[in-house]
Amino acid sequence: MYQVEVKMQEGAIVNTNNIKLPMVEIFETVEGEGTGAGFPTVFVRLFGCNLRCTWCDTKYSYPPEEADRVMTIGEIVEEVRKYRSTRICLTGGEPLLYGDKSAALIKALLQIETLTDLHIETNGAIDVSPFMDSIDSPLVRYIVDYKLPDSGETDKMILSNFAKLRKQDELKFVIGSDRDFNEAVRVLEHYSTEALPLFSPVWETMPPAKLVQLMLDHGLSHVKLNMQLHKIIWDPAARGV
Ligand SMILES: Nc1nc2[nH]cc(C(=O)O)c2c(=O)[nH]1
Ligand code: SF4
Ligand SMILES: [Mg+2]
Repeated sequence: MYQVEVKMQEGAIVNTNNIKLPMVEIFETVEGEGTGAGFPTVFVRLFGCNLRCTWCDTKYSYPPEEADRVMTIGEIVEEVRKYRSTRICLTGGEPLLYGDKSAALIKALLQIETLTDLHIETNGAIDVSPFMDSIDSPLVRYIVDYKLPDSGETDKMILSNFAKLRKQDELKFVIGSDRDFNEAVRVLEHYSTEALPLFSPVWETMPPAKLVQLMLDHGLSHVKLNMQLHKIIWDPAARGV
């Protein structure tokens, strides 16, 4: 069996074949979002989430659905290695839900020699500090959501994440309405961050042309429109793309 050992925060060396994580899917496609959009990327989708956003498009990644299988970190790395893409998107669900186990997975994936980028799609309700402090690699980037009122999860947001993020990181606002847009503008004015702000329309309720017009009307030169390419290329409800 494939052996991957990682050093944990306390300095202990851990054999990752003893660490298991509930999985939804591993697949290769092009990244649909953010600065990596359009690049071939391997997606590693973990099962489980601590939020329940009203407009969630991955409801199959938490109960009452079930994990597709439980995999050891060694098995996950072995499967990712079968693909040729040098970029990885770690997503969910919420991929940082499992604390030290999530960190061990990230460290194990970083051992893939051909890796050029590992970005983590996290929901804004997990403190990224322990991960940033214990994982020291220029290849790791954090894509952090800020959940706006339409999501129903705004009160769970950890605002201290804003100041932690660096210029290679991204701060994503999924915008479903005028109310969401106004709140995103307010939040960006109040909390400073070095991360690139992304405005992404909720597929069902916010026409992209309307979001663009709002961005232009408000002179948001520092904000990037984030279209989900995978929903344009494939059926918006398709899985594994
Ligand atoms: N192509 C593609 N790009 C994505 N970017 C983020 C995704 C996600 O589900 O987190 C995703 C996804 O599911 N597919
Ligand atoms: S954080 Fe992501 S996976 Fe979890 S409920 Fe919200 S949109 Fe869905
Ligand atoms: Mg996501």
